[in-house]
Amino acid sequence: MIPRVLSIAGTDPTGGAGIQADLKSIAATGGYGMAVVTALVAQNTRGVRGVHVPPAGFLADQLAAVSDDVEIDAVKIGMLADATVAGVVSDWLRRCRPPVVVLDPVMVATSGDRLLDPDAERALRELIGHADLITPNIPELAVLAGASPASDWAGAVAQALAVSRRYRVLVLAKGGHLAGGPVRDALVDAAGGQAVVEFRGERLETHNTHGTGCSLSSAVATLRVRLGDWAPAVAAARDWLAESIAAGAELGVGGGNGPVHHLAGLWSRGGLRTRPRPARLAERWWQQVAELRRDIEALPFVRGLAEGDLDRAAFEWYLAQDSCYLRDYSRALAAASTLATEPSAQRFWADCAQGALVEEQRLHRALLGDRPRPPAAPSTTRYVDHLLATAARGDYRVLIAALLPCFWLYQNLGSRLAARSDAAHPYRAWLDAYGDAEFAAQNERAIDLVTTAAVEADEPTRDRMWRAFRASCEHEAAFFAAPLAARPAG
Ligand SMILES: Nc1ncnc2c1ncn2[C@@H]1O[C@H](COP(=O)(O)OP(=O)(O)O)[C@@H](O)[C@H]1O
Ligand SMILES: Cc1ncc(COP(=O)(O)OP(=O)(O)O)c(N)n1
Repeated sequence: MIPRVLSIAGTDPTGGAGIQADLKSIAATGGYGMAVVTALVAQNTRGVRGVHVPPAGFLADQLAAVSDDVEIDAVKIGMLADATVAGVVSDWLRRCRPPVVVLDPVMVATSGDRLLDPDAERALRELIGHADLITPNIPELAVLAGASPASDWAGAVAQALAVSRRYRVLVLAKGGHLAGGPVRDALVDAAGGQAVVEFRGERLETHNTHGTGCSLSSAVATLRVRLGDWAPAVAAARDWLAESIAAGAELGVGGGNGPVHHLAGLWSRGGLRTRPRPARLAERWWQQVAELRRDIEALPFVRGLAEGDLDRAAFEWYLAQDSCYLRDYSRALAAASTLATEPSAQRFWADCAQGALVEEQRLHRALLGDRPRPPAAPSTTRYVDHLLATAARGDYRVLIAALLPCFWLYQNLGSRLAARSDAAHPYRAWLDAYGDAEFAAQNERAIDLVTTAAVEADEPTRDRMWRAFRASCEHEAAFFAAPLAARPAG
């Protein structure tokens, strides 16, 4: 289940803090983000220039628009601007209380600019009564504790215990503002026997800490839904945030305290390329061998087949090579069946292996009777060596990509030549075999198996699959060229 997480917060047009940071954090930690704007803030990485608070009725309309339609799994509340805004949010929470409510009691930005009227603190205290978790930084903790900012970690934890006791709420005290040493945060629950769970991490030397509080609280809200408990949610959110802070400088955004790179980990692990759909990948591969296909169709052997004036001896030489080829092709198909993990694919490749052997015996009997098998021509040997070597390497996906051209090119060529030929065509039986509906269905299935495996594979594997497919197409071209190019005289 994907948590549906609503951020109720102010804006940051430079995208590092506020609702913009919340949406990125929610997405980065596995949730679906929604946003109700409390205040429009003209700010950048250097500071706040102005705040515009839309009419309270419109805030209520935004909240109702979301909750009337969407089941909300978690709420993160950030900048509230003034007492009226805090009151509207309290009223809404009284009516519609999502299962997880995280309140970041935003009062002052790191730049020193106020983001909450001093006279709104009473309304904020009321709002805390609706929250499961609050996430104050050192100055905010001090305001809630009615004390001066703690100068060390022990003092911060003591204040967090007092706040937790007073408001009967779980507190995540954040130590980012304390100078030096590791950064420490603590989950403090005065109700649970004064439980304190401490989290420590390396303090990163960086100016990219704008919006860290916003980002952490929305990540915790999302991960609390996903992981089912607060301590694992905070631990996972901190790991993600540390990775994002560390990559913040790469963004080159702003001349003040820059933003964190919310998606750094995802981009580096998942890449930025969209995974193609199987049908799109089939189109692309087919297109990428268009020139080779044109070369094959221009070969004298194929033109002779099309026109029906191909020299009989050349055709029989070709069929004898086909018989040699099919014997080993069948072995490679059987290897694909052995390597397949899915039963229907295993059966498909086994059926094809058996079909290739039956065809090989039919050709052999029809052409050669009891005479000894002709030696394989170099073009035949090279093609089967490629298939058998690919099979020996044991990667199912690469092997089936190598096997595909023998379905796809033949079915395409055979069906088009069969459609053009009449009943008197001398090679009609051969054309019918490759142009029939059963072979067309086999070809479709083979394309589907290969392209589905390719889109599910990682990029290097997909690339190896493509190269194996392309190599087999080249072998097909050489195979079709051989009867008239390299056939021994007589
Ligand atoms: N330099 C830093 N290196 C690593 N983590 C940091 C750093 N600065 C802040 N954090 C982490 O970012 C989160 C927000 O911290 P803090 O700065 O205390 O709050 P706020 O952004 O609300 O002022 C906390 O988890 C804190 O530990
Ligand atoms: C609209 C808005 N909300 C909150 C903040 C404060 O963000 P925070 O995560 O505490 O980080 P700093 O901006 O203080 O570094 C904000 N600036 N704007």
